[in-house]
Amino acid sequence: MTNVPSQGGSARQAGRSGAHAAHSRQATTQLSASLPVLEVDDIPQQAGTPVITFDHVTKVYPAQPNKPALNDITLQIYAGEFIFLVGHSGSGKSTFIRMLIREVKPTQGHIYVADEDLTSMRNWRVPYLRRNIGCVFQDFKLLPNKTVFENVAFALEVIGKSRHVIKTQVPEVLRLVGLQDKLNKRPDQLSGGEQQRVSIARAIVNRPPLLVCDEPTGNLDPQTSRGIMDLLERINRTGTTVLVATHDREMVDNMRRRVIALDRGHLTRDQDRGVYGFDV
Ligand SMILES: Nc1ncnc2c1ncn2[C@@H]1O[C@H](COP(=O)(O)OP(=O)(O)OP(=O)(O)O)[C@@H](O)[C@H]1O
Repeated sequence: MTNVPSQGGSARQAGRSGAHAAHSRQATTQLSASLPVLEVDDIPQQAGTPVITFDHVTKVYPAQPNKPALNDITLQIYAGEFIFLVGHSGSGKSTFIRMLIREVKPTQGHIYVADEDLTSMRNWRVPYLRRNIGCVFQDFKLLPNKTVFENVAFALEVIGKSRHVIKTQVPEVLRLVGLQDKLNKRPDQLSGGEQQRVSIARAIVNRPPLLVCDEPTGNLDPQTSRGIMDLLERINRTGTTVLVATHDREMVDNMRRRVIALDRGHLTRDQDRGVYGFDV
């Protein structure tokens, strides 16, 4: 068996198609206004307007003109969801994420984030889009000569936050990720799991409504990975929408969250409380 059938997918797409038609530009402001606070409470999942809409999105890289990296993808993601993006190597997961942060543009179709069409978004607006999307990567991407505090503070400095905000929010977020005792350590003095916690803290310190993680546990052992996923679940419970691209079968099968599966650029499954579902 290569895939679990896609009952969940068609139901989702049929029920929610056309939802972005009612969007207005005003919603970008609403997105910023509704930033979640960093309190770990059980907040029920929200429905309503999608945070992300892929509308018949195809991406063809010039180097591979006959092999679309993504092929006619249509889906919606709603505020407060926790989603796994799964698929074999080369199935298009990173391309999906890179398009969300407007690192690459679709060849065809439209992507809306909080009602703003990324296809027609002016370049000067891209940094504002990225303020609303926290990103976590497999290789942490920490600044090696800065301390834990400075790495996280830097994310606020570059968007012009005041010293007062930095002094308040950085320790708060480092407490949330369990690193309150490591503020003055440099990355090379931390374990892999701790470094990933720093990168998660950096991604959420500005309280973005959306957190996107590309293989966040790819470099970590199973127990440390579990801790990172627990943290991502806690962040999700604050109301943050969390999207995780992963190869971690055990994690996906244990957590039973929405699963979006890609196979050679095609959306093959979109399943609530899904499983990993590919043969290794
Ligand atoms: N910059 C690029 N130029 C040309 N082709 C690319 C580029 N980036 C990705 N591709 C191709 O697009 C397809 C999808 O790649 P992508 O990196 O999105 O997959 P992935 O699922 O993230 O893979 P992995 O799990 O290995 O990270 C692959 O065939 C890949 O070779």
